[in-house]
Amino acid sequence: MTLWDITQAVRPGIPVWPGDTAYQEERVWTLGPGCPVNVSRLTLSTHTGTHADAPLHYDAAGLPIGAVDLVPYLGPCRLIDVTAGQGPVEPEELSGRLDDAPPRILLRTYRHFPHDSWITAFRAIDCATIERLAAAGARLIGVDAPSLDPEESKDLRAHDAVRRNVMAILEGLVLDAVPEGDYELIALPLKLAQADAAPVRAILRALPMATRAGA
Ligand SMILES: Nc1ccccc1C(=O)C[C@H](N)C(=O)O
Ligand SMILES: [Zn+2]
Ligand SMILES: [Zn+2]
Repeated sequence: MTLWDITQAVRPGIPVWPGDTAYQEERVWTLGPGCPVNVSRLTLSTHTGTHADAPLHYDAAGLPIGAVDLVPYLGPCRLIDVTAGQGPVEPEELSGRLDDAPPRILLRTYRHFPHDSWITAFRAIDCATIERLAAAGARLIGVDAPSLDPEESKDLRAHDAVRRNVMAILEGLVLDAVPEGDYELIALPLKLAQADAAPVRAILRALPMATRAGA
């Protein structure tokens, strides 16, 4: 069974949102003559690397990530390549590509994921595209970009469309190596009880034959 690991490696130096917390590992206990273990302390933003936003991130009354329904993060999905476009991803770029789509849509905007650099001008998702996906039954949208909205956005229109349509969000996915098509998505957020987002280990695998047409 082929697995595609679509998760960024979380390591010191991983690019983070401008001004956000840099990822840090500190060794608190070190394995040696007087100590049987290595134990570290992590310091990181909840939006580090490949992660799931909680509704709390963009809605003061929204659920924290530890309380969200897990169903959107596990099951059939469709990976769609939109690298041919420029600027915010528009609904027209999905024309003819949502027929019988599963309820999870992953959009690839990078030909080569920028593992070691911060790209300010990443491709955001137009809120009309969120509405189009919701109308097609999508319960989750996943992107390789670090946000659904542009870096300088203050009104977060794409996140607000997600909020209104009660969808789940994955950001920072690494989709370069995966051919377009339908897969099983497994990307469960850490159960951080009060947090606004959480890292995920996101993978794709071939759909079992029986569910090729299912949702
Ligand atoms: N760390 C931040 C600090 C301020 C504003 C945005 C961010 C983000 O990380 C964007 C986030 N990933 C998002 O869900 O859009
Ligand atoms: Zn985020
Ligand atoms: Zn977001």
